[in-house]
Amino acid sequence: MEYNTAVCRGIPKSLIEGGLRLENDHSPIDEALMRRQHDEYTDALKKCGLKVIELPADESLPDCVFTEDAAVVFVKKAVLTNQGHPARRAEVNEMRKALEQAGVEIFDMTEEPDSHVDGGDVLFTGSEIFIGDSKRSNKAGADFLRKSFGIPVHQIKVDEGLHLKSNCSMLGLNKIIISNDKDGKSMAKEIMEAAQNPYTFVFVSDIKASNVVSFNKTVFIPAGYPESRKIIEENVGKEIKLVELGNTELAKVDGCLTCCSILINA
Ligand SMILES: CN(C)C(=N)NCCC[C@H](N)C(=O)O
Ligand SMILES: [Zn+2]
Repeated sequence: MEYNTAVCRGIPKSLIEGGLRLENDHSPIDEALMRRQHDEYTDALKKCGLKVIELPADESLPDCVFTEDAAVVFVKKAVLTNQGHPARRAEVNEMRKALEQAGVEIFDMTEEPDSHVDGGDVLFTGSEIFIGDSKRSNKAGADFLRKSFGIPVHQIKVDEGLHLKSNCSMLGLNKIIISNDKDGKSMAKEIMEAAQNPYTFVFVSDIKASNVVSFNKTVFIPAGYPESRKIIEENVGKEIKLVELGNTELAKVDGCLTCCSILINA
């Protein structure tokens, strides 16, 4: 898919102690490395020709760097999400301003208190949406997306991971990269059963390598997974540029590469 703008956000110091973690693994975050890795990420977006809107960090919102969760954008429409975890719901306020500036039509899920979606649960294939039935996103949230966007939206069960896209993401047109563990295999089966289009699945052994950012003939992949990188190279066209990015520090609070941006055509 072609995009011209990315919406990112600064990292508050409060993420280090206050970032939500699925596991209570308390491996300490190296703040300098975390900030360097995030700068490399936003620089890479700019090098790919995207205008990067960098929203200000907010110390009262430790996870606000993960802009993907605060909105879902489909062509010129945006759903502002009512996130699953209460501590993250106010992230939508800054996001609303950015999307209003971008001139997209806004549907505000926060008006429906029982509907919940984190953008990390939303796999948009270009013609339909697969959304996690997860710790953070529910059926009412899926219904809101279907009503707002007017495209098919199918719920896919998420057991272990935080979000659907903790185990999969779009690698290219109708091509889904997915982890080859138990969860990834069951997600692939459910997606195939629900899909209205044929998709090819690229299975990788490293769960973290299943979350990539694919846009404008480029794919961002997480550094440190050479086997998965080889599989990705074998499954993308020669014209596709792979950009390896370090993500070790935000991964400690369950962040991955799609989390830190929303890609739009403003
Ligand atoms: C695809 N993924 C995983 C995401 N879009 N979001 C990651 C959010 C992590 C944050 N600490 C939290 O637990 O909300
Ligand atoms: Zn994520």
